[in-house]
Amino acid sequence: MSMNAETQTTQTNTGRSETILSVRNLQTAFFTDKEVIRAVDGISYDIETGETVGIVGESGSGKSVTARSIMGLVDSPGRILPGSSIRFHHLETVREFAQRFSGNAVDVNALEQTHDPAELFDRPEVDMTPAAFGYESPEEASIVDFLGSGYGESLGLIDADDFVFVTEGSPDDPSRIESGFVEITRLEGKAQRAMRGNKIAMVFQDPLTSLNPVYTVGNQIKEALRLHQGMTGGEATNEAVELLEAVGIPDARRRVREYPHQFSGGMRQRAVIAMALACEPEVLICDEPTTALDVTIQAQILELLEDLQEERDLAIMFITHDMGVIADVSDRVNVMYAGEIVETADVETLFASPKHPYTQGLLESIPGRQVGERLQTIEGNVPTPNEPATYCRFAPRCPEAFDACNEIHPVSIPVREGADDHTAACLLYPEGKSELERIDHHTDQAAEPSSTEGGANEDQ
Ligand SMILES: Nc1ncnc2c1ncn2[C@@H]1O[C@H](COP(=O)(O)OP(=O)(O)OP(=O)(O)O)[C@@H](O)[C@H]1O
Ligand code: NI
Repeated sequence: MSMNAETQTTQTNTGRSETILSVRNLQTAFFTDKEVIRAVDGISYDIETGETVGIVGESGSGKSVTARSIMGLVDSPGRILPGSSIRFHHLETVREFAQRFSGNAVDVNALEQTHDPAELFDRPEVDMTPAAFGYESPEEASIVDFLGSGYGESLGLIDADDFVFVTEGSPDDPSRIESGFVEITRLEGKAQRAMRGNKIAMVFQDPLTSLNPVYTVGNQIKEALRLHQGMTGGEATNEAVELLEAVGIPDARRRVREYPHQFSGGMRQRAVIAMALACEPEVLICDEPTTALDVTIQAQILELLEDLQEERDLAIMFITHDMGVIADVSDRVNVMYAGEIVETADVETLFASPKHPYTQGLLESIPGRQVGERLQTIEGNVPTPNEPATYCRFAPRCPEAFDACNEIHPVSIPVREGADDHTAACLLYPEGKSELERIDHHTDQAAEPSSTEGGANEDQ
């Protein structure tokens, strides 16, 4: 991972890696006539500059809804629920947004001088406990925890339309801001468009969803260049050709004048990637970008993404149901099941030592990895998460389930003491403890507010 001054984002002076996107307690639900589908049910993870975070799980586990939540593309009757937070930590963007949307920027230090975070708990109108933020006592909380996420507003800390939070520097002097974040869940209108397809771009499974059949590939890339970089005319044409070359399309000067139907599937997906890059995104979300392609072409596209990542220091979130692909592309992996992240680890650890029975099941279904000669698959399907998780949603399919699994909701915890980078949401962990001790671990931390209750969703 290489870093230059521009991509040095935020918060740490300690030399730790730079988080560009942090997802906290993300809950996205679809309010249908019949039921509330908790498609994404309280997930948290980070993406760092220059790294690929994989999201893997069977069909219906909530991968695409996670991606669409980050993009601000959740369709009605879906909503991101209060208590959810998606933070974009990118200094240049914070400065740019503080400049363009100066009325929506908040100075966090000023808030800290007027409000004591400890006093913000214990308000009957705000259903919130220290545990909701992962703390044991109110004193550990900071004002930053309450921002975005709907809580800041209900506590009167910020206004309904605030979304730029400046943690070092003053919003009145954007060029001198030193750190902060944009709260993506609060964006709409112009600010939403300045983020979506711009700072964060997405590549979908089917390239034809992103390409218009009646315009040439070149014109579509030029349109993206015009919108996002204000580039037109010959300059834009040259840049479009360069982008097509950068994504490995041969004879780009000729092909820039062709229509999508004149491209093969693999070439179309390359063109879509070129279009995404035209916006110079910091984060690229890929939702099954190679699933429709044959294996050779798939390998080429994955290699292309890797090269682009290295050149541009891109953060990539890569979604697939294919464990083989995940092993290939990811630095870190989040395994999703029925709206929840059930295991997370760096890719080597996850494949060498999978802990959640669901991850183990997924791995046994990779040809060549199973014990014995039969390819194992996990029997049954992902359930629709249409009620609050008060039990383990995988238990009905789990070969290791025991009675408690039907009564206690496992929380994400380190698989053993000290293994902070490898967590699982399973009552079998932490390792090396008695069943009673393990259950204690999961019930102690489970005292979170369940904000899907009662349909109190004034957000969005
Ligand atoms: N517009 C919608 N209305 C109602 N429910 C929806 C809608 N979109 C998604 N869902 C539900 O949300 C859940 C998660 O769907 P999602 O598309 O995120 O799964 P996925 O992991 O991406 O699966 P796949 O591998 O099939 O793409 C599913 O139960 C799905 O039925
Ligand atoms: Ni999907």
